[in-house]
Amino acid sequence: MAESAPRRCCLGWDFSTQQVKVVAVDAEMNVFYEESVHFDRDLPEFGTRGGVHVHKDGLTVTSPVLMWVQALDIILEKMKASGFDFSQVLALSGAGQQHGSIYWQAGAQQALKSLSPDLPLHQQLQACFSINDCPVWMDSSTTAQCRQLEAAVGGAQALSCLTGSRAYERFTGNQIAKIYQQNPKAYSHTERISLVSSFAASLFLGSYSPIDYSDGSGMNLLHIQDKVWSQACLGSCAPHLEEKLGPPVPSCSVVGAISSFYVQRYGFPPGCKVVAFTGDNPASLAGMRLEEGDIAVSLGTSDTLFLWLQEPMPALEGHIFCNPVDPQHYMALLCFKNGSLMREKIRDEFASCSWSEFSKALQSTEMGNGGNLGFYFDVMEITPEIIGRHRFNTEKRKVSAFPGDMEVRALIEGQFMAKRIHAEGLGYRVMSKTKILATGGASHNRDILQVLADVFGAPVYVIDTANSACLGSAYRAFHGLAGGTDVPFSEVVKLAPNPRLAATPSPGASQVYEALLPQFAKLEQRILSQTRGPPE
Ligand SMILES: Nc1ncnc2c1ncn2[C@@H]1O[C@H](COP(=O)(O)OP(=O)(O)O)[C@@H](O)[C@H]1O
Ligand SMILES: O=C(CO)[C@@H](O)[C@H](O)COP(=O)(O)O
Repeated sequence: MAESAPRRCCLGWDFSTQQVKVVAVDAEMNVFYEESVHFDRDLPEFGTRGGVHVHKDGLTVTSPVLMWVQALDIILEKMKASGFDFSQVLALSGAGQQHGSIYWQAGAQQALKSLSPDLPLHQQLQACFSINDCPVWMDSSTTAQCRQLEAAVGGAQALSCLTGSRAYERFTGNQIAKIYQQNPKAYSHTERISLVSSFAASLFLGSYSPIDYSDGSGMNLLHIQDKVWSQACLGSCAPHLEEKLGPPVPSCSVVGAISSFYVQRYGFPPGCKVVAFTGDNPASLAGMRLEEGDIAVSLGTSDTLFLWLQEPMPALEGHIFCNPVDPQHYMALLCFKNGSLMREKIRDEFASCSWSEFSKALQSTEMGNGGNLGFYFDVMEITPEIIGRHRFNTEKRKVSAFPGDMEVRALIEGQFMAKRIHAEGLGYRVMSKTKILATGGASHNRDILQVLADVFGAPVYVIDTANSACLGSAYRAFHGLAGGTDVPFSEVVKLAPNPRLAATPSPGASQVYEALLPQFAKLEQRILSQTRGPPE
């Protein structure tokens, strides 16, 4: 894929759930290089499925830290083998799956600072971590710590007003609290705690990178308006936490120059700048150049929906993060855990393991599925907290199965109706000028995008790469290079190609879904009240 002619560029990285990816973007904002390493496929010795290990309790979910380090070694070697000209890289930035945490052992900073260019990173960093299996965003084992944190700050809404979210199991503060409570020795041996994003930045810097405001908002620890760690939250989670986290920084900060390891081993220029890494969803917001009024829908391992916000409106559902490209503003995010992996399961069960059969099922069934509705949550969902598969026929009676094609449509329509209902719960309204920007692996599928356009009654646009987090990271690297907060992000990326129209609502779609959406919302409430049991 690489081009031989030298091209000044920025690199954008993404350390996501299932893979590490990189894109190179030139000064005219064209993507001219893409590469990836897939954890399950390319690093089978770690035995992950979907990039993670689900533990016996069904709640604890971790990924091996050395798998991420080795993936970086492999992708850099692939780039080198393809003739990629590292000497042209002006700056780099990156993204990471949100909320995951990495525990650097005492002495690790020294190891990072003295990397030898003769050995790959994973051979040199083996002894650097006090926890080898890092909790990731799919973990839901910290309910007790969530309740403790909420109680410590005066309740769920108070925590949300402070940090942008009520306590969520996957949020890093609660994960750190669990590690401190269950493994105090490992906690006390930890000199630094990184997010996946700041961990990846640290690998490039050869020293600890700070956490940026935007990804830092996914920890239940950052005061999102004052942009400092909340002492009340830190104190409730674990001792000496402030020094282990280091001070947070604006997302567009240049955090240093690339480590000499990369200069000597790969030929990066010594002045290549590292711009703070951020969360994959904030990076996608940058990659899609989201504007106020647009909705972004990311269909990756998780499904997420996010919006640009002027003012934070913290609530009991959803999250408010600091905006990654404009420090005065915010973004709202909803996360749905049963995204691509759930779609893959239904594809394998009802569409012969083939995306083209899956598409045929969508094409051969009608909008609204004849009133047959489904909820598919093989793992405990985040939005809303429901587990299991729940199907309802036209009369809204519970049934145990649908015919195969109907099952596929019920899944996709259900996933998008839930997104619309919960986005409206945050105050969002679909308007005549609404644009939906879709990204993530499943945005390659035109038939899935058609259902998205129909359910929302709005056109769906895509950008040329489904890797919007990588693209946004490269754009953010240009932004940092140009001066960060002093320069509007939109000015830096004005040459970037515009999103392309991928689907428009079918005639009659709005009548079908205006009728179905309230029925779907009612069924969701019914399942919730049945699964939650009587109030205590
Ligand atoms: N044609 C397709 N139709 C639907 N889903 C697809 C298609 N191609 C890839 N995917 C989905 O994309 C997912 C990976 O998306 P991606 O955004 O790369 O994930 P992540 O960034 O979380 O690692 C896969 O798990 C797969 O289910
Ligand atoms: O938990 C969240 C957002 O709050 C997830 O969206 C993670 O950030 C994982 O991202 P993907 O790997 O699915 O893109």
